[in-house]
Amino acid sequence: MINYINKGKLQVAQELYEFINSEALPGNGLDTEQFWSGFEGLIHDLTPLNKKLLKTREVIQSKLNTWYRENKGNFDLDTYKLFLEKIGYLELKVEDFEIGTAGVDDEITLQAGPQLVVPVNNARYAINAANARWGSLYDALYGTDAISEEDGAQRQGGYNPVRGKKVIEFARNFLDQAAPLKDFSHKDVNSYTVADGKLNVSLSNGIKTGLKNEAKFVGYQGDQENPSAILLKNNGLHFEIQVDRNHPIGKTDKAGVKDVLLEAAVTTIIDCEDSVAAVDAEDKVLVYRNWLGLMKGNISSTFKKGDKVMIRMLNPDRRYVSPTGKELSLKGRSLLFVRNVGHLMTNSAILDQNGDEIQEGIMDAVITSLVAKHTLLGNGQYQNTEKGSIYIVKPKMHGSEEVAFANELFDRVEDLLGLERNTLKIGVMDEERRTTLNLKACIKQVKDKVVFINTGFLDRTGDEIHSSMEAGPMVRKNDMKSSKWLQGYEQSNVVAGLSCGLKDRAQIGKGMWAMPDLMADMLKQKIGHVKTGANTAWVPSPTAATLHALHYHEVDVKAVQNEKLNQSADLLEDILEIPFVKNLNWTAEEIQEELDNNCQTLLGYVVRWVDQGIGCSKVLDINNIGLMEDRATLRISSQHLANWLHHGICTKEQILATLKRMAKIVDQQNADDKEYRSMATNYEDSISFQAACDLIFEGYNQPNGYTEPILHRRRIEAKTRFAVKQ
Ligand SMILES: CC(=O)SCCNC(=O)CCNC(=O)[C@H](O)C(C)(C)COP(=O)(O)OP(=O)(O)OC[C@H]1O[C@@H](n2cnc3c(N)ncnc32)[C@H](O)[C@@H]1OP(=O)(O)O
Ligand SMILES: O=CC(=O)O
Ligand SMILES: [Mg+2]
Repeated sequence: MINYINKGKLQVAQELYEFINSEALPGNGLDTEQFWSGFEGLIHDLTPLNKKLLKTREVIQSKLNTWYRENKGNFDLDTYKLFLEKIGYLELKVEDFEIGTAGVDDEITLQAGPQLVVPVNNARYAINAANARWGSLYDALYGTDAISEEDGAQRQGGYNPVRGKKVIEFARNFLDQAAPLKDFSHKDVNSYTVADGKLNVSLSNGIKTGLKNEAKFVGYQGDQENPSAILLKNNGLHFEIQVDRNHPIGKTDKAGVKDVLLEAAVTTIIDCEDSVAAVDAEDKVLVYRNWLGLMKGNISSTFKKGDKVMIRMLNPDRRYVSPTGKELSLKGRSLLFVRNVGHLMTNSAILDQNGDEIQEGIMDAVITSLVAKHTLLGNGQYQNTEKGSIYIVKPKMHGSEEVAFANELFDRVEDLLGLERNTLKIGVMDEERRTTLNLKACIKQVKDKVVFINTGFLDRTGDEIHSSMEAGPMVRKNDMKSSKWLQGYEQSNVVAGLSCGLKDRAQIGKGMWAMPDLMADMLKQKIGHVKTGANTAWVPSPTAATLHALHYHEVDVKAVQNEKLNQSADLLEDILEIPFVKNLNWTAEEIQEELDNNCQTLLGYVVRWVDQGIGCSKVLDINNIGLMEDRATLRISSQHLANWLHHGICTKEQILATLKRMAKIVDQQNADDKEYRSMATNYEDSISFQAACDLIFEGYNQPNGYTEPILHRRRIEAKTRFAVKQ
C-alpha cells in the first residue's frame, strides 16, 4: 500500500514527498509551495501531449504491420518510401542549419574520450564511475585479457613478474606513441626530471634527451629533480607517468615508473533508465537520492571487499605545477550526465488530477533537474559543471515530434526551477528507427540544447525487429551486426551530426561495448568508433574506459571530423534495408542454437531484474561469455524470439521447452547467490519465469517491443509477494 500525501490536485507518495521537501528543495532557492503548484501545472499541461505521442506510435506501428502483411516480402524501395512518407514515418527534409548550443563544458566541446555508463541506484558503482575520470593503465592491462596469458604471463595467483613485464612494455609503447622522445624510446629512460619548464630525460647510456614535441609536457608533481608525476597531454587527453622508486613496481623499473595514469572516462552517464529497475516511489527515491549525492558531492558507499571494509567517496581534483611554475588543477571526476527514462512509462510515485500515474519521463525531467540545480548554485563540495549546464540524456524518442516534446518539457522545467533558458542540455539517443530516418529534423527541434547524439544500437536493433515484425523472419542475432541497415545507420548518424555543426560543440557518440570481459577484442575493435569520427563511445566499466582512452591517443578525432566535414552521403536506402530472410535455409540445429542463446541470456537477466531489482547484469551466453545485459539487450532477445515464433520458425512449445531447459542452467549459474530464487523448482510459481514467457509470447503486442511494461508489472508483483513472505 502506497501512502499518498495530497498536494493540490496531485497525490504524492509520502517518501517521495519527504525526499523532495527535506532533501532536494532546501538550498535550491525555490519556494516549496510554488514548486509543487508549478509541478502540478506542468504535469497537467504536458501529460495529454505525451499520451498523444504514444498513441501516434501505436497507430504508426499498426499501419506498418498492415502494409507488410499486404506486401509480404515483395516490395520495391520506391513504393516503400512513398508509403513511409504518407504515414509520416519519413518526415519532410529539413533545410541545412547549425546548432546553437552554448555554455557547454570542455569535456564535451574540446575533449574526445570514453563515456562510461553506470546504474544510478548502485552507489558503489556510481561513485566509482564518477572517479573513473582517471584510471591506472597498469591495472587495466594486468587485470584483463588485454595482455595475453601466453608464455607464463598468467593472471592467477600473486603478482606475476612475467605478466608485469608485458604490462610495462605495453605501457612504454603507449608512451612512445602518445608522447615520443627525440630519437629514443621511453624504454631507454633512466630518469625523468624537470628544468626550465621542460621535461628532461636521461637515458641508460648517459645521453640526455626530451620530448619530440615539448608542448606535450603540461605539469608535474613533487620536486623538479625528483618528480612523482609527469603530466602529459596528447589529442586533448592527459596522462601521468607516476614515479616512485620505493613502490614494489617502481623499484623494479630503472626509471622508477610505478604506473601510467590515464584520463579515461571524460564523461559519464548516470543512468536512471535501462540499467536500472525502478518501479515505484521507493525505487525512484533511491535513484534521485544517489543523483543528489553525486550533485552535492557528499555521496558515499560503505561495502566489504574480501575481509576489508571500504568507504568510497568522490575523488578530489588533481593538483600539479605547470611548466611555468603555476598551480594547475585538473578535475578528478568525470563530467556527469543523467539519463532520464523515455516518454513511455508511468509511475505510481505521483498520481495526477485524474488519479492516473504520472508519466515517468516528466517526473524524471523535473526531479533530476531540481537535484542538479544544487551544482549550479555551488551547494556542494564539487561542481559538476564549470559552464552552468545540466546534462540530461533522453532515450527512446521516435521522430522529431517527440524530440520537440522533450524540448518543450525541458523549457517548462527551466521555468519551474528558475533556470535560464537552455540551461538544461539534451543528449539525444538515436536508437529508434523513426529518429534515425529523420535525425536532422530531430536535432533541429533541440538545436539550442543538444549536446550529443549517440547511436544506441542495442535499442535500435530491437526497434528494427519490432517495427518490421510483419516483414518476415529476422536474420540471426549475430548477423544483425553486419547488416546493411546498421552500417548505414552508424554512418548517417556521424554525417548528420557533422552537417548540423556538432563539431566542437557537442558529442557524436557510439554505442556500448557489451562484452565487459573481452578487453583484447575491445582494444582491436572499438578504435573503429573513433575512426568513423565519433568523439565519444560507451564503455561498461572503468577498466574499459581506461583501455578505450588509448584509442583517442592513437586517432585524432578532430582531424577525422575535419576530413569528413563536407562529406555527404545518402544512406537512406541502406537504412531502409530490412534484415529479414527471404530464403530460409537454417538447419534445425541452427534454429535451436539461436533459441538456446536468446532464452539463456533473457532468463539470466530477467530473473535478477524481477526477483532482486537488478537492472544491469553480466550474464553468461551459451558460449560462456559474460555479456552486459540491460533492458535494451532484453528487447532484442525477446523480440527476436517473438519474431521467429510469429513466422513459424519455431513453435511455442519449442520455446517453452527451451526456456525450461535454460532455466535449469541459469539456476546452476546462480547457485552461489544467496538471494537467488530458483525458476526450475516450480516454473508456474516463478514470477521471473512467467515474466520471461510474457516477454516472448506477448512480445508481438508490446509497445515498440519495449520490455518495461512487463518487467515493471512482474517486479511489482514480486515486491508485493516477497515483502509479504519475509
Ligand atoms: C544499451 C544500454 O543502454 S547500455 C547502458 C547501460 N549499461 C550500463 O550501464 C553498464 C554498466 N555496467 C555494469 O553495470 C557492470 O559493469 C556489469 C553489470 C556489466 C558487470 O558488473 P560486475 O559483474 O559486478 O563486474 P565486475 O565484477 O567485472 O567488476 C566489478 C567492479 O567494477 C566496477 N564497475 C563495473 N562496472 C562499473 C561501472 N559501469 N561503473 C563503475 N564501476 C563499475 C565495480 O565498482 C566493481 O569494483 P569495486 O569492487 O571496486 O566496487
Ligand atoms: O542505450 C543504448 C542502446 O544501445 O540502446
Ligand atoms: Mg538504449
